[in-house]
Formats: sequence, structure tokens, C-alpha cells
Amino acid sequence: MLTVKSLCVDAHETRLLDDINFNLGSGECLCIIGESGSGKTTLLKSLQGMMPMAEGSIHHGLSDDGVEHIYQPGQNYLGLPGVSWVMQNPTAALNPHQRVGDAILEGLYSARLSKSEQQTRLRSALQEVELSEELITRKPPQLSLGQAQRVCIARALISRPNMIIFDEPLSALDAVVQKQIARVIDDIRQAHGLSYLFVTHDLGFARAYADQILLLRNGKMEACQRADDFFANPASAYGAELIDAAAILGALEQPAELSEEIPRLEAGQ
Ligand SMILES: Nc1ncnc2c1ncn2[C@@H]1O[C@H](COP(=O)(O)OP(=O)(O)OP(=O)(O)O)[C@@H](O)[C@H]1O
Repeated sequence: MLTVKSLCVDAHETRLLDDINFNLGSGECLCIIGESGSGKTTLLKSLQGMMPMAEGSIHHGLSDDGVEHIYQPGQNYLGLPGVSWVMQNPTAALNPHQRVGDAILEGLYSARLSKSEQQTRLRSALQEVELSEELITRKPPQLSLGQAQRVCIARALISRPNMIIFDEPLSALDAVVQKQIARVIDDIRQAHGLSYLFVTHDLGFARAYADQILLLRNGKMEACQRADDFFANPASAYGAELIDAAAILGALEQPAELSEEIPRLEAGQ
């Protein structure tokens, strides 16, 4: 559904991304990993139209119309249609003065729906992220960080996107809440056949949930592999180093029975 070919991005005459290639299939999760400064956010920004392409092309097929849209340098590119975003810091992503229900409904900005359909969508989005309806009248300062991130995910989901792009959505959360929300995120993908582009530093998450791994270093692709291949036989020595380091830290020990171990909380944490 999304193919990126030979993508290059420049800023101030410096090449920030060089020859990036990947293909994200419908319903797949591609995790983008790499050390700080490797170009992960720059890649997301270029897909969002916030940083122009210098070279290459972005091919995007929408499941609704079945037509492939091709974006190339020089076009007035405003980002991928039908794609929602969830950012790293839920506190910064939410207006502290806006009620939770209104914040989630903001995700419907371009849809013309009746009030009753909006309320149906709102209730359904709250259920998907396992948040109690009682929270809709609260404001973000009255939420835990985990609840606030669930609100952001509900806001991304309510427009019924084809794809969600996540920029380190778990990194502001503690370990238990990370696992709860990781499971919610994966449940949503499976329920709706959504495609995910997921930036993370967490190799444990990538191993548990990714179909593909894109490893960046200094703006270049070190590896782009099926996740099982990457963890068994990484295509780069740097990838092998990262996997070894994560293994030493115990970060790859993801229990297969994750969903049984992590309690589902009625109101979400
Ligand atoms: N607008 C810009 N102009 C010049 N350089 C930039 C610009 N945006 C990013 N960079 C540089 O590009 C490189 C990649 O930055 P980027 O934010 O994409 O890294 P990252 O992998 O997302 O890092 P982190 O994991 O810390 O968020 C960095 O060296 C950064 O300083």
C-alpha cells in the first residue's frame, strides 16, 4: 500500500536521507529503528510533506479507490491521504483546555457526519483503546500519561484511516503501561487490517509486533528485512550489534503469552 523508492531528503545543502527504499503491505507493521540522529523522524516528516523530497518517489495505494498515487519531487505534496499520526508525547499532542471527547472528535475534521454518527464513532474509538466513557468530560491534565496516549490513539482511529504512523508512542510511558498500550495498538491493527509505520528504539516491541524492520544509520538504510530474518540473520554488522546489545539487556525477552500477562483495565491506565 506504500512504496518508497530511492527517497532522498536534503536540508541546508546537507543530505539527511539517502536512497531509502521500502514497501509496506496492507495490514503490515514496519518498524523503523536506528540510533538518535539516524533520520527516523526526518523520514516521517518527508512522508507527511513537512520536508520536501530531493529525489525518489512515494507510491501510495488507497484501499478505498484502489488507485496508486505517485508523489515526486517538485509536486505540491501535503502528505499521505487516509493516514493518521500518533506522536511521542501525548501531553504535548493534546490541548490541555479541551475535553477528551472533543479532542478525539477532532480526528474527524474532514468527515461530514451527523452528530449521532459522530457520537457512535466516539464510543467505538473509546472501546477500541479500552478507555471508559466517563473520561470524555475530563481534560488532559486530569489523565495519566497512558490514558492521554490512548486518547491520541482514539483520535487517530476515529477517522477510520488505512494507515497509522507512530513516532515513538510508547517512550514516554512506564514499562507496564507500555506493554498494555503496545497490545492495544496491535489488537487494533489486527481488528482493522491497518498498516503501521512505527518508529521505535524498543527492539523488544519490534521483535514482538513488526512484520518488517527498516534500520537507519546516518540517514542511510543499513537493512530492510522481514522481522524474523532481521533478528535471525541481520543484513548488517551494525544490526547484529544492536540485537546483541538488546539481548544482553534482556530487551528481547518478549513473552509469547503477552496478552495473558498484561491485565486489561476497565478505564485504561
Ligand atoms: N531541518 C533540518 N535542518 C538540518 N538538519 C536537520 C533538520 N532536521 C533534522 N536534521 C538533522 O538530521 C539528522 C536526523 O535527525 P532526525 O530527527 O531525523 O533523527 P532521529 O533518528 O529521529 O533521532 P531521534 O531518535 O533522536 O529522534 C540529525 O543530525 C538532525 O540534526
